[in-house]
Amino acid sequence: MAIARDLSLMSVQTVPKSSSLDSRNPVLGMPVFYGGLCCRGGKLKGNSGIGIQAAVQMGAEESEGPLHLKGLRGVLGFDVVSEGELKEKGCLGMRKTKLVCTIGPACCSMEDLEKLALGGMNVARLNMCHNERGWHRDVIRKIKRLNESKGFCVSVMIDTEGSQIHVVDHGAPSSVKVEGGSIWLFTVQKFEGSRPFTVQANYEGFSEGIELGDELVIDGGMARFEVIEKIGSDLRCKCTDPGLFLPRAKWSFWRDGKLVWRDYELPTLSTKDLADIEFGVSEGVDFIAMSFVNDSNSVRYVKNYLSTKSCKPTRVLAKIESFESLQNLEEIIEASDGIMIARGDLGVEIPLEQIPTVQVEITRVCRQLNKPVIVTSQLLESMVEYPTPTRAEVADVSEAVRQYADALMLSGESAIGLHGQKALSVLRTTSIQMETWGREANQQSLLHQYQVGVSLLDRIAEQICNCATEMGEALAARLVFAMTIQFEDYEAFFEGESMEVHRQILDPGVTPDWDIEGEVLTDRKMLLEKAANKLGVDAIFVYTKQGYMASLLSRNRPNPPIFAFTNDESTRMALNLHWGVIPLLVDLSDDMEANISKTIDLIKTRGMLKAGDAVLVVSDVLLTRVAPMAFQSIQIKIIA
Ligand SMILES: Nc1ncnc2c1ncn2[C@@H]1O[C@H](COP(=O)(O)OP(=O)(O)OP(=O)(O)O)[C@@H](O)[C@H]1O
Ligand SMILES: CC(=O)C(=O)O
Repeated sequence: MAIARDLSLMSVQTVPKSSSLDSRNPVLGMPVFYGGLCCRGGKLKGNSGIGIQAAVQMGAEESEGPLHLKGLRGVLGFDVVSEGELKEKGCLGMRKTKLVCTIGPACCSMEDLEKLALGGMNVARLNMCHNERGWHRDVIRKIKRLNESKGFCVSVMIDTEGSQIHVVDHGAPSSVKVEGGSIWLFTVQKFEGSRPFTVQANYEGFSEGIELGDELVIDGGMARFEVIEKIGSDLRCKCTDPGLFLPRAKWSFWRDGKLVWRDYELPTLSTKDLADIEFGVSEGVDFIAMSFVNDSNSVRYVKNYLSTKSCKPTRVLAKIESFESLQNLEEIIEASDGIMIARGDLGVEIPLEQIPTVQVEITRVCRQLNKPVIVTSQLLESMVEYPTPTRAEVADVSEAVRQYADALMLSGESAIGLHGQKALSVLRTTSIQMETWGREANQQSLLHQYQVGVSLLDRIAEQICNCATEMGEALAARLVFAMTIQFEDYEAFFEGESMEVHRQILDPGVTPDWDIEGEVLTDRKMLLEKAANKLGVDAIFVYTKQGYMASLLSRNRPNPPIFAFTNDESTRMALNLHWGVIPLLVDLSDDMEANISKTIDLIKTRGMLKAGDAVLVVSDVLLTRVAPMAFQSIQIKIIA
């Protein structure tokens, strides 16, 4: 056994106080509620500060007698990349920000996919706008084969095309230069190939409501035109700001500095999107990113649709890329399993200078509402061609990491770029650098009090996770001390009765003057050292079925990595997107102590934890055998 002894298991009831309304903590103008654990002045209060267990009886089913000890299979579903990173950098040095790569012609071979997986790709994105389903099937299967044969854990996301109305095509394979003063025809006529100064609009009604003098902006500012003539549904336009037309460029119309907003009443999901989603389900993808979500109804529709197609949950991510989606942001975030800030299309619909503040706001609300958020588009755009990023691009990536986005995504950089693997490595090293700085310079921003849980169980889980993180960061050392010197009354310890002892322990310049003997001495010394160095805990372990508890821990952005043990494959793959979570697939038994011992043993055996490391253990596994009980607890374990 790797566990020296159980340093916790003192129980305290975690009955949330009744929620209180606090209008000082608004989320996008909404009043917010928070409840409270018995916690005072930053210290856990109650009968103990060491461990918290909450057992909530769910119903009155017949007891089945003693818990059946199924035991774990002994196989730890650790992916090779996390394992390598952990061995190389240690717990605290592990990268927390997740990385998503768009797969395209430049990186779809088995070799390239393997290189991306080795480079830290957590999620592979396939944009259904491009290529045939056969191509996508081939890529998905390659990724699954790599996961199985080489021990990676790369999740797969498909991204729907959506009812995109704002696409124009000049017909040429690469970009076309637009000279100032040149006159162009934007037409609904269909023709093959390219015609000089002519672009095809992909939507017949594209010019409805447009007036002479309106401004036509390409790709958020790649070129600008003035509408000078309407010819039926076509528009003749004069270039006022020269630039470039990329293939499948996006356009928007502006009048008096404001977006000309038109309700095209197009469904968020086209028939093709639904067929693509069905295809994704049949191929067992983990995420579906929905393009052009405007409200929460379409997200709910897809979630219902998915539940009729498969019993395996597929997570639905809403892409925020339209003006309308910003108007309905909170309800969309609440309805979805995660968010993608699609800055590419968003930059077509809102002025570019608003993108940074919108990004800050979306990442903040996602964290409050406990939904993972991906920042995408043009993070390292210059690397599509060049082997090094610009300073500004690195600053943009760093800022997204500083804002605690769960994930960063490469688009063209990996899909069609010349330096995809290098771009991934830039994301990785920049993330680690910023995370390290944030930790060492103590720059972490605390989570604004906001309660997401509605049911009693969810609220307890949330409070446990908030407290666990607080313990991990600040109190762990003190709690470990309290346990080590075997205080009966921890409250008294914290309230001052033993503050002198406490001061002596914490002050590295003072030699503690109490009697310590024999074997216990080693143990105590080890713990004292840990506390004196103010290291806190080294890792957080969470045992979770659907990932909720793991996501709540991640939401607090703790310094130690969160090892999330689950026996559900879809939970494992979904947790891949959550900040700081290392999902592991294990066979969980009903005996939580057995789960804990076994997983600590396994991780220690593989050299990923060592004697003296402190692990904060959080669990929310539903016990069904004796009686349907939700067993939620926090404990601290010291590895022997
Ligand atoms: N499967 C693919 N096949 C060919 N080209 C691709 C593929 N996936 C992406 N690309 C190319 O890589 C670039 C970036 O891809 P990405 O999907 O992120 O952009 P996009 O098409 O603008 O996205 P969206 O349509 O969701 O706004 C695009 O220029 C696209 O042409
Ligand atoms: C990724 C994407 O769809 C965008 O940025 O528009």
